[in-house]
This record gives sequence, structure tokens and C-alpha cells, in this order.
Amino acid sequence: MRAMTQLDQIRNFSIVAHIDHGKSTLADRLIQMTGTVAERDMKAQLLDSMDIERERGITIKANTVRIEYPAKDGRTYILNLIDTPGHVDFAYEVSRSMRAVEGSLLVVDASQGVEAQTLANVYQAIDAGHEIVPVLNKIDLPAADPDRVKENIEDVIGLDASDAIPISAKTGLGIPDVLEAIVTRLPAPKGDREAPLKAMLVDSWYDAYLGVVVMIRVMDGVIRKGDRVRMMQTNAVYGIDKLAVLKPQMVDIPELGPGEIGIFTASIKQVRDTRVGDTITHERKGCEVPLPGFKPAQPVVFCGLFPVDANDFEALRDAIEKLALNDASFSYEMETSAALGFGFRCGFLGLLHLEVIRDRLEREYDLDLITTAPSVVFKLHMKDGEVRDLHNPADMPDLTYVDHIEEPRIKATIMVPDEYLGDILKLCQDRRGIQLNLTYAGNRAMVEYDLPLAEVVFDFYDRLKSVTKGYASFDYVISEYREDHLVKMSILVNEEPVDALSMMVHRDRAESRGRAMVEKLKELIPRHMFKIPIQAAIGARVIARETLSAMRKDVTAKCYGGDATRKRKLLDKQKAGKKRMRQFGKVEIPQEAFISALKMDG
Ligand SMILES: Nc1nc2c(ncn2[C@@H]2O[C@H](COP(=O)(O)OP(=O)(O)OP(=O)(O)O)[C@@H](O)[C@H]2O)c(=O)[nH]1
Repeated sequence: MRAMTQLDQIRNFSIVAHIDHGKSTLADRLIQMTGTVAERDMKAQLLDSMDIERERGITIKANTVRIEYPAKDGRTYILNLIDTPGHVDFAYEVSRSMRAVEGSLLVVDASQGVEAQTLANVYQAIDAGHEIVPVLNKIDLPAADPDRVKENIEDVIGLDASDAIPISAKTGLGIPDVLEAIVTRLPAPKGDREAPLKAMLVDSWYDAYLGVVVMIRVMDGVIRKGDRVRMMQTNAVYGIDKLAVLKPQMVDIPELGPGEIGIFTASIKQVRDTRVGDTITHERKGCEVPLPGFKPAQPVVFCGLFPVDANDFEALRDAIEKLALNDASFSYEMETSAALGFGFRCGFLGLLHLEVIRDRLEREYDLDLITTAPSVVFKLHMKDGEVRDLHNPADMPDLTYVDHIEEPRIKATIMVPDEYLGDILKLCQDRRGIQLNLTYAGNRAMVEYDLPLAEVVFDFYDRLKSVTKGYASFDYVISEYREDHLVKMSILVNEEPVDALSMMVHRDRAESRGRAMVEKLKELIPRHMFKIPIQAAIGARVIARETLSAMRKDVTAKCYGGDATRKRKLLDKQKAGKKRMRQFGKVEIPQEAFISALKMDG
């Protein structure tokens, strides 16, 4: 049996960085330099982790690893690196991972400086009470300016950067200094070995061979193979089959004590049965009070997913059920739409999450899907005092029963070179934003805005990137629900309401939004043999209208009846086009209309 690990010989940390600033490269270097993975295995190792990432769609756990490091003081330390998802959609998961460690390396690209995502993540680390070691990466680049970036870190984050460590994760320069700093500058974990078991569920995933794998951080007590443990939120009891640490491959271990991080398997059927942030204790003589801060997964963005071909409905149902088994934060329920037939209303943590799931359905399950415009959850305060969640504008009840409506607001942080600032302010203003703060760090502006989430979920990020030629970075947190003057706008095509196109809008913007929608639809819907009115309405009141005039001739008319092959070709083409159309009453609406119509130009 191995010797018990002393708490003061453990350091737990995460790496905080903006995308592309070198988090993965640094993690690989730390692993390599401590011989955690033999040199010749390194390449294979990296490929493996990429496969996992690809399989899971998003970088989540590829770089969680236990490193053994012989420090200059002559003692060997266990360094546990926990990888955190970098994207805002997973803010809650990030906050839990941060609670599982005591410190962070803040990696900033020395040729770029602090970006919006750096900020959002570093604030999470500060909230979790971390000791933070700033690291300036990519100093091998000619454009690197470590002194300027140090100042930048101090100005923008308010963190002392005088001891920031200059490194190149690419060449390996400075990596030994990082390892030493982890030991000397980050605190050791605390915990009581004699106390009842208290461990936090940090993450879980499905492994093809092992089934559900649960990653934990032990706070107090000791967990051993064979133990019977209880998850305090779900109240389910499991027997520990396998206990291991990640190096990064799994290495079995007889026990995990306070301050340690590892994984277990316990014949858990679905990832859905595990909740990030849950407290794990022993079935008998367990702890009384769970760890604070648990939150059930809460989808915030909803959209409809419908098969293009109605015959694919069962296949879509199977695929969605399978994906949901491994993703507790993805919700779905069946939905029928007059325009789109049978499909599902699905809930996601955010836009990236939505895209990942939709891509997987299309790629892995080979489904052709119609995605309706994403919408947020509105809170309807009814006159009788009831508060209802509205997931789908089509379900909006009669207004006479509704007292007022609240919508989710976000606090957005945008960082941008100052030449684009004007465009950014205009974009935020157009989306009902309220400016909270504007500061400068060098020639980069940092703006904070209070914005309605509903105005951001659709194409805000695309617009932001396009008006700034990709130079802006953006991050947000949901702040609160707030009342506003919101109404449901319906779209009528040929006098019939098309559910999938209805949306919640601010009363003051309804006219302009309605006008833009009907104009866009007039372009998107092909002409028919008859005249088609396209209208936007609030309740019974029409606020905008366009008329699509009738088609004069049919497509084959210009073929003089003579050339049969040409005629057939045209008809075939028309038929193929039809597959991507939806029959609605007498009108056919092309699939792309459901998304394009909602895109707002400027
Ligand atoms: N020149 C130079 N390039 C580097 C250095 N460190 C990382 N890079 C490069 O920067 C790019 C991004 O590095 P990653 O390690 O993938 O960055 P990341 O922050 O993990 O990015 P995501 O995984 O996408 O969040 C890669 O092309 C790296 O090769 C460095 O020290 N010098």
C-alpha cells in the first residue's frame, strides 16, 4: 500500500485563459516535463485526448491530470490539474470545477493581452477564493510585449502581475518556473481525514468500456473501493467498483483522501443520474450537510427541432433520447407545429450548447433538421398570482390573463480595439442594451452592457464578429429577470398564423421588427399561382403587411412544349426544391425562411 498523501504535498489548480492563448499547450508541457507521460507516448496521448474532445463535442476533461513533481525543496508533490470548459454556456460547471481547486494559473497571450473570456473566467477564480499566478505565454513571438501585458493585467483585472512568469508553452521556455510556482505560490488544500466523507461531484461522462465515470474532489474523509456511497441530491446509493486517478490514463488507487481528486465508477446507468456540484458521502455515517452552491441544470435557450422529412420523426426521437442520456442539461419535449409537423422543443444551456447538439444530430445521426429561432424563457406573471415559464412564444396565453412579463437580462463584457467601439455601442443600443461601464486599457476598450438575453441569443455574436472583423471578444453572465413591455408578434401567411415564426418582442420595436420580417419573408417565399398576403400582427391588430404577387407562368412554359428532357429536368429540380419546403395551407414555405426571417440586419 502506498503511503498516505500528506495534505501539504498536494496542490490543486486550474488554468484560466481566453481561447487560443495556449491553455492546452501549457497543460501538455506540464505533463511532458514531469514525465507523467513517457516522451514516446506523448503523441499518441494527445491524439487520444483529441478523440475524446471530438466525441464529446466540447473540450471538457481532456486535460484533467495528476502530476508528480519533485520540487526544489527535495519533496515530491502531487499536482492535480482540473480542466474547465472555456465557454460561458458552462459557467456553472466552471464555477464547480473552480471550487474543487485552490488556485489558478492565469495564462495570457503576451502578444494579445487580456480578452473578455479571460476576464469572465478569472472572476470565477477570484470568487472561488483562488490564489492566482499570472503566466505570460508565447514570449517567443516577435509581437510579444510582456511588459505591456503585465500592465494590462493590472489595469483590467486589478491583479498584481509584477511576478508574472514569462513562458513559451511552445518551446518549453519557463515551464520549470511554472511548476515551482505552483508549489510555492499556491496554497495546499485543507480537509479532515477523520471527518465523515464529503466529496464534490465535479464532472461525469460516459466511457464506452466503463460506463458512467464520475470525477470527484474529496473535501473530508476517505473514499475506498467497495464503499457504498450516497449522492445527496438524488439520494441514490451506489457501490464503488473502481477508484482511480488520471495520469491522464486511469491508474487504480485503493483510496482517495482529503484534498485529492480522482474518478470512480459504480454501475451508474446514465450520466443524467449524476449532478455536477452534488455532494457524495457514505451511505452509513455520512455527513449531515451537503456542500453549498448546488444548482440543478437549467436550460435557458429553447428552440424547436423538426425533421425536414416527416418520416424521420422516429429517428429524431431516438437520437434525441440517446443524447439526453448523457447530458443532464439538455431537455426536450414533443411539440407539434402547424407549419413544421411533429418535432421537439429542446432546451439548452446556451447557444454553443444548442449548436453542438444540433451538429451531432445532423452528423452522427444523419438527420436533416429544421431549427426554429432560439428563444429564451419568459416569466409570465398571471393576474391570479401564478408565475408561468413561457418556453415557446406559440404558447402565449390570452393577454387578458397576464399581469406582466419578465425576461432574462445579462451582464455582457465586450473587449474591442477602440476604432470599432462606435459600432459596438450602436449594436448594443439597437438590442435594447443599457451601458454600465466603459474603460480603456491601452487602445482597447472594455464595455459592460446590461442586455436582454432574448436580443443576444439569435445573431448577436455573429454581428459582433462581423462589425469588428473578428477583433471583439464577448462574454456574459445571466443577471436577473426583469419586467419589460413585451408582446407576442404573430406572422400570418395567406391569413393563417405560422407558429414557428411567432416571437416575443418589445412593444416599441414591434413595428420595425414586424416590417423587417414581412419584407424578408416576401423575398424568401417563392411566388405561387395566387396572391399571398404576409402580415405581422399583435393580437388581432396587423402592424405590417406585404403582398407576394401571383406567378404569371409556370416554370415549364418557356420550354415551348418541345424539349421533353429539358422539361423533365426542370420539373425534377422543382421537386428536389420541394423537399426542403413546408406545405402550409396552400402555401409552401422554404426551410431556411424559419431562421433567415429572424436575422436582423443592423
Ligand atoms: N508561438 C507560440 N504559439 C503557441 C504557444 N503556446 C500555444 N501556441 C499556439 O497557440 C494556439 C492555441 O494554443 P492552445 O494550447 O490550443 O490554446 P487553448 O487556449 O488551449 O485553446 P482552446 O483549446 O481552443 O481553448 C496553437 O496553435 C498553439 O500551437 C507559444 O508559447 N508560442
